[in-house]
Amino acid sequence: MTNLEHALLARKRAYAPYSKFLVGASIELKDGTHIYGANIENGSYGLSNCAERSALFSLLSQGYNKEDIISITIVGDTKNPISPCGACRQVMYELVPKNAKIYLSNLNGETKELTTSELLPYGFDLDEDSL
Ligand SMILES: O=c1ccn([C@H]2C[C@H](O)[C@@H](CO)O2)c(=O)[nH]1
Ligand SMILES: [Zn+2]
Repeated sequence: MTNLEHALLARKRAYAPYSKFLVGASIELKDGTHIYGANIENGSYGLSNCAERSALFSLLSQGYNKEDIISITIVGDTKNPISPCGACRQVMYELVPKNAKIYLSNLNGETKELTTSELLPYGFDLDEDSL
């Protein structure tokens, strides 16, 4: 199964009764594992969590880290490949290695391949810009 197929399975787990916009993400790991994330919304809208952040928080919660990542695929029902929000770009910038591929997809299978720095030029990095 491709990582996009895994992301489509993750998307089925989305809880998005407010926006009705379902998003799935899957992180492909070197050991063959796929870590899923889906967007989880809340009636207090600002508490909602995006699919890619859910997947990355799950990755760390399950004892993995950025060095285990090969790629991430994010998929939603968009005309063009899905575009992650600013918050997720910053979280990916910190938790995904510079050389890992991020695949943005839609339900037609159209895909864009980017890195974290391409998604977030001049991103904030505590390791580089120490306080
Ligand atoms: O890359 C994206 C873009 C949007 N969303 C979610 C947030 C919210 O639940 C819904 C509508 O913005 O889609 C994601 O999970 N990932
Ligand atoms: Zn987001």
